[in-house]
Amino acid sequence: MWRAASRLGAAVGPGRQPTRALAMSPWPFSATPRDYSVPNESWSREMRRLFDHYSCLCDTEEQQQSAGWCKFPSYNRSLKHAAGGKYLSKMVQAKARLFTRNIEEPGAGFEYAVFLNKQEKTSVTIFQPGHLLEGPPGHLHGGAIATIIDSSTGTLAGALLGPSMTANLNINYRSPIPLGNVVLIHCKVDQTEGRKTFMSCQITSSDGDKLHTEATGLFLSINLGRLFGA
Ligand SMILES: CCCCCCCCCCCCCC(=O)SCCNC(=O)CCNC(=O)[C@H](O)C(C)(C)COP(=O)(O)OP(=O)(O)OC[C@H]1O[C@@H](n2cnc3c(N)ncnc32)[C@H](O)[C@@H]1OP(=O)(O)O
Repeated sequence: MWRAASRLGAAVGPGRQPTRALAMSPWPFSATPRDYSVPNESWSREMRRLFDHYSCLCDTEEQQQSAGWCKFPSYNRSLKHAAGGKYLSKMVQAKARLFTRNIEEPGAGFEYAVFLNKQEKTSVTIFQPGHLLEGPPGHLHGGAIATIIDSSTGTLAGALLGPSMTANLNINYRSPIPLGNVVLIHCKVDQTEGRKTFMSCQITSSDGDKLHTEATGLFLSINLGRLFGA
């Protein structure tokens, strides 16, 4: 199924302008936060093609309702997703930045966009790893692979469950990922038991032919207040 979705992507031409993003709580301050998961000058043709493909699946109300796809916006502060409240005021002056969005140079770090299908409880991340993420020469660092997996599964978990944390992540690295090569990260929910959600995930080449990584993870829904000592 994952491979079929990639092949479907190859049939859709470039040039479509996205997109309808998932409706989120409004940012409680005047400035509109910047969504980092949109094309920039560093994105390769393949990255743009895939972005157009998945955007096409979710760019109208009707399509979103029938197909269930939407693009998840990505800011450089997690709490920009929050609706406000007593914890936000404590945090807003802090220098904290989302780990995957703290490299300013376009294309140097994590270039990615997450598309969710809430009905099917799946997501696809399109990811173009930059040169500052090197591990083995010319290839992506294993920790960076774990990071993008955690972010992808975590975004799906967050969208489905609300506040949640990774309790467990198991990763099998099957083949190295060349820097600059666009890959797809397919995530799905396998099972939910109370507060626990079990997820699995595969990273493949953008045509779906090569398997790079497989992972499973456990997420636990939490009371957000606990993170701030409430
Ligand atoms: C809207 C969404 C917005 C999102 C935007 C952001 C996008 C970016 C996304 C970025 C995303 C980044 C995401 C990140 O990076 S999250 C950062 C990395 N994760 C952490 O730091 C988590 C640290 N751990 C904890 O805080 C606690 O241990 C948690 C909260 C996980 C559980 O502590 P809690 O006190 O709550 O629960 P409990 O201990 O009573 O256990 C409850 C049940 O769970 C079972 N259990 C527990 N642990 C494990 C385990 N390891 N394997 C197997 N099972 C485990 C346990 O046996 C028990 O089962 P049972 O006896 O009931 O059957």
